[in-house]
Amino acid sequence: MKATLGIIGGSGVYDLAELTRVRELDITSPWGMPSAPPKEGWLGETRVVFMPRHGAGHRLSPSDINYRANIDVLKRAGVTDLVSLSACGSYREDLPPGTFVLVDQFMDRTFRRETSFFGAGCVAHVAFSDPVSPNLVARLANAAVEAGARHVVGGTYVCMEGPQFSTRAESLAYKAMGASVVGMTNMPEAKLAREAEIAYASVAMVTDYDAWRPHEDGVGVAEILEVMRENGAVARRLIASLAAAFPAEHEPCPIGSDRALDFALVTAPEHRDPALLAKLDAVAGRVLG
Ligand SMILES: CSC[C@H]1O[C@H](OP(=O)(O)O)[C@H](O)[C@@H]1O
Ligand SMILES: Nc1ncnc2[nH]cnc12
Repeated sequence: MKATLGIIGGSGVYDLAELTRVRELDITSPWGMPSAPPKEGWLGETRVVFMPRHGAGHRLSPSDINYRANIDVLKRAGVTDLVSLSACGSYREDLPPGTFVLVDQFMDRTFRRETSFFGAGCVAHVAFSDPVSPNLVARLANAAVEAGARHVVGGTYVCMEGPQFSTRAESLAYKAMGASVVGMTNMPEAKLAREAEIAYASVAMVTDYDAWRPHEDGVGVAEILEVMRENGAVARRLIASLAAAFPAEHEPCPIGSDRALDFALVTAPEHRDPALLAKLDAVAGRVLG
C-alpha cells in the first residue's frame, strides 16, 4: 500500500506553506462537515494531506470540531499515517515551553464529543492500550533531532473538554494522576484514527505550565499564542524532515494500528444496520468488504 502522510495542524498551524503541487480535495463525508477541505500536496516524494483542525481562521472550538468527519475524510484521501500537531500545557518542570512531547499515552476527560464511528447496528471494540504508532514516533524523534527541536519521547496527554483552561485544583489533580501534558483535542481524534486503521502519533508542543505551579499567574492565551508561533516554525521544519525520510510504501504498524478492525466487530452480520454499514464504507471498508 502506498504511504500517504496526513498532518492535522492544531492551534497556530493552519497551513503547510512548504507543500508543493497543492490542491484542495473535494471529498464529502457521511459523518458531516470536516473542519476544512483537506489539501493534498507533496514534500519531496511524499504525498501529504493536510487538515487544519480548528478550520480556516481557527473557527472551531475543541468541542465543536467534527472529529469523525475529519478522520473519515483523511481516510478517504488515502492517509495511512497521521501526525497530529497540538499545543499543550505542561505538568513537569523538565518539559518547559518549547518542548515537543512525542506522547505515548492519553487520558480522556472529554464528555461532549462523539467518540466512535461504531454503535447501534455495528458495535466494535478496538484495542487501544498502545494508542500511538511506534514507527511514527521513531520517525518523528529522528525528524526532531534533524529539525533541532527540543523533544522528549514518551509522555501522557490528558485531554480536557475546555474551552476554559483548568482550575488550579484540576491542574494539580491531572499532574497527580501522572499526566505530562494537557490539551483539548487529541481525544477522540486518536481513538477515531485507530478505528479507521490509520497509524497515529501526536506531537504535543508545550506552550505553558498550565495552572499547577505555585505563585504563578494562571495560564493565559496571550502568552500561549506567542510561544505557539515559535513552536509552529519548528513544527514545520520537523514535518519537512519527517517527510524527507518517509517511506513510499506504508510500513506495517508493529502494534497493528493499521489492522485494528481484524477482530473488533462484534455485531453478528445478520444484525448489522445497513445504513450504518454504508457510512462505514471508508473507515471499515477493508473488513466489511
Ligand atoms: C489556543 S490555546 C488552546 C487550544 O490549543 C490547543 O489546540 P490544538 O490541540 O488544536 O493545538 C488546545 O487543545 C486548545 O484547543
Ligand atoms: N494549559 C493548557 N490547557 C489546555 N490546553 C492547552 N493548550 C495549550 N495550553 C493548554
